[in-house]
Amino acid sequence: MEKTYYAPASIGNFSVGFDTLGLALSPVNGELLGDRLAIATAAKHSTKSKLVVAGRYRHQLPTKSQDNLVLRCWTAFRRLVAKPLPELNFTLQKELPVGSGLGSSACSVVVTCYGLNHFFAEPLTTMELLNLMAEIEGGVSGSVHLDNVAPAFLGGMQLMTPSLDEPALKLPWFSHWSVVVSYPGTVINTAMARQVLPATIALPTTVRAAKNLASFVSGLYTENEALALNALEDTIAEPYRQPLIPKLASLREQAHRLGIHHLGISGAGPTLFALCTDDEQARQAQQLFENHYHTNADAMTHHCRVDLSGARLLVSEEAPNAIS
Ligand SMILES: Nc1ncnc2c1ncn2[C@@H]1O[C@H](COP(=O)(O)OP(=O)(O)OP(=O)(O)O)[C@@H](O)[C@H]1O
Ligand SMILES: N[C@@H](CCO)C(=O)O
Repeated sequence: MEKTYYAPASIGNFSVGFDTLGLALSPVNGELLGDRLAIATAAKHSTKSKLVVAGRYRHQLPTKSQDNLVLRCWTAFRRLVAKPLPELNFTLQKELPVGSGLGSSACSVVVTCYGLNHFFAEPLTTMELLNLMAEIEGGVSGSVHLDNVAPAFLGGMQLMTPSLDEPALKLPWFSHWSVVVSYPGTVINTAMARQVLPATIALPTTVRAAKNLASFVSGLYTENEALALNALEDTIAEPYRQPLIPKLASLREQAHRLGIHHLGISGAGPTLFALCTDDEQARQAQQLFENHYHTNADAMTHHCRVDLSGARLLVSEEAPNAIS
């Protein structure tokens, strides 16, 4: 028997919160936009766990199974739990493009760690799980940042905090807001996109970024939509990453002409997102991206609302396998 788990795609940074904000995504048409992972106990005398990869973006993953984040998470999980665990069979449905800006590696890390913890009747606390996910994801992208892991795991719009006890907290969200995300089909490696950033940021820029983030968060809490919308500006990463996304300026200009409030870089890119306050804006944004941003068959554009659930069990056929 097997259990199938899911973790949603996410928008890291959300323009105004570099490494500090992350939004989990759920397509409005009811489809899933994220990775699915089936976990089953291997045959009794199996000596090693096995991974099968399927899905639209399986061709973008490492050819060696042991390099896949699913098995890297399994190794780290069993080391942390430090109790005898059976070998497992995994099937990863890879539906998020690698190096996309949609939190693809975080999605695989979250769905695997969450799934393993559920499969073995929760030997790790939520905090232990979050720290494990952050450590593994950080190893991939070059530095620990929770702005994809936290929303993929916990759902909603997540604000990262300096607190060790509560490193992320769910923010309010305007229920009529939606985002159209568009992946062009090209790749930007997150570690590389972090290397183009300067080691220090000028004081005026830092002050402006603080004002923007504080205003955005205040606008969400006080339901002051204009305050939140007017704060959406990326003064930290975009000035250095725009050369990696040459079409950004022209697409933003066309989006503003269509009355779309904000167009920003999703995470480290190349995915872009358009923040929409009604369905007509979303329709226009979808058309703009599909006509002017898609570059190959890997490209995709989705109209999404916030995914409030985060990582979850999709299919279960028996009680969790408690560790003896
Ligand atoms: N299951 C997996 N899903 C995604 N990436 C994986 C997986 N297993 C191994 N990898 C490797 O992890 C690295 C992820 O790199 P990177 O962080 O740039 O991509 P990403 O997390 O997909 O980016 P983004 O967060 O912008 O979507 C790639 O080299 C990829 O080959
Ligand atoms: N916040 C990180 C990754 C987000 O996906 C960055 O911008 O490098």
